[in-house]
Amino acid sequence: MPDSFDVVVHPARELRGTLRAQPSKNYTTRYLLAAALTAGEVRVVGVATSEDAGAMLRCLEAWGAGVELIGDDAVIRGFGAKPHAGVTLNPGNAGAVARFLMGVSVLTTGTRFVTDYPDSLGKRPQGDLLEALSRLGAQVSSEDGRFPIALSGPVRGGPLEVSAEKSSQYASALMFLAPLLPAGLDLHLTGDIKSHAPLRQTLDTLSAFGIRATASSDLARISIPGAQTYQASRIMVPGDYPGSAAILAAAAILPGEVRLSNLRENDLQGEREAVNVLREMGADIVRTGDSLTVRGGQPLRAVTRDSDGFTDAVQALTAAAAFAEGQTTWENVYTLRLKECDRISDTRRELEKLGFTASETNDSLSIVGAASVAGGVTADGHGDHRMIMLLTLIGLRATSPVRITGAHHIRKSYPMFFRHLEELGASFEYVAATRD
Ligand SMILES: O=C(O)C1=C[C@@H](OP(=O)(O)O)[C@@H](O)[C@H](O)C1
Ligand SMILES: C=C(OP(=O)(O)O)C(=O)O
Repeated sequence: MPDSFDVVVHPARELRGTLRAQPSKNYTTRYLLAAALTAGEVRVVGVATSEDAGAMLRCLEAWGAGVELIGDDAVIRGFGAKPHAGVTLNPGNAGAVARFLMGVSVLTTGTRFVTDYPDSLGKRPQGDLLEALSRLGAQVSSEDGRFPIALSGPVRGGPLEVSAEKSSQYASALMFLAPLLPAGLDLHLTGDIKSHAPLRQTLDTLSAFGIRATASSDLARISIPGAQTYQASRIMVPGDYPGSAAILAAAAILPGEVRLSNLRENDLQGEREAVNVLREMGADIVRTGDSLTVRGGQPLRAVTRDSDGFTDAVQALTAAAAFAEGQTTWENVYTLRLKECDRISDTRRELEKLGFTASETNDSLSIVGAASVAGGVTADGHGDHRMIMLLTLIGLRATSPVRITGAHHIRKSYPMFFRHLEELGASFEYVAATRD
């Protein structure tokens, strides 16, 4: 595959075969960071190979961590509470990576953050996290709450409010920082807390690294004592539900049979709910242990769901909704506007371009399903991996091929996406990119 490419998606008659789900994006970023915050050596088993994982590894190395890739594992030699000062970090287009590192950066007496994605990560809001760090006593400079950003500690910790209305990643960032501060953090998450699931994944990660923390059931209060040490020797990354949601949705909208392994049932990833949403739509999905088998091509019906619990699967599920009978609405998804693109307005526009009836409100996205779609158009991937997944799935069910611009951005979270679909029988052409 060329470095940058558009993809031409050919209609598929069926999808058939067995795949192993790729390693989780959200657990890879968390485990790599926590490993670097130990004062020892941690083997993170089966790490993601996505650009976001690469961005985390690059930044941790620049801060002084030892990074050795052995087969599918990363062996990290940590810097404990002492990342190097005076380093410039470039987290690429990785929101969670950027925010987690910003939180931890106040352990240093100066870290700069730049991004080579000024039109994507560069536009995403960081102000709520920067304000919280500033109230904690950190020196902060930014371009109106956006990149480039400079942060400097030291800080002591104590009680701290942080808004969790636009992203859970701000609170997660402070949770990674807290145990290494002399006074820890008593966090009060303010506003209508969004994305509870990733917050629980952060608590889960802290616990796996021996960190004590207590949280109220609604997660509004999270208390993490200071002067603790991160500790672990070996930790295994589970399978990825957000990316797998796209494979499950693809398998549901086409005839055939697809089995996807490495998806544990009791997992904290909110996008696990995609399985239930697809079932509610009428998909035939059977679980056996860590494997899910989809018998595709069943008639699907529309649903209306509060989708804040599984935002990273909304694009994939929109592909299923596109072929379901009736109007599907994803409610309570304002935060989708603050991702790699505006996943409400930009998605609505691409769906309309493809011939669907779609609509939006400030915090919801609706689509009316169709029995068939003509294709034969070029759709804009918006530099967004999850938009590319959605458009690909629609292309597989279209009558004529669909071209997706800038399809290489799939590598942000799911570098093997097209290969995996090819293994199931799909056919793609990779052509010179018409956008960055
Ligand atoms: O903590 C994390 O790893 C993530 C949290 C979520 O973001 P928000 O909390 O900004 O919705 C999610 O969409 C993102 O892909 C990863
Ligand atoms: C929004 C996403 O990631 P991030 O916020 O980490 O950039 C995503 O994976 O869909």
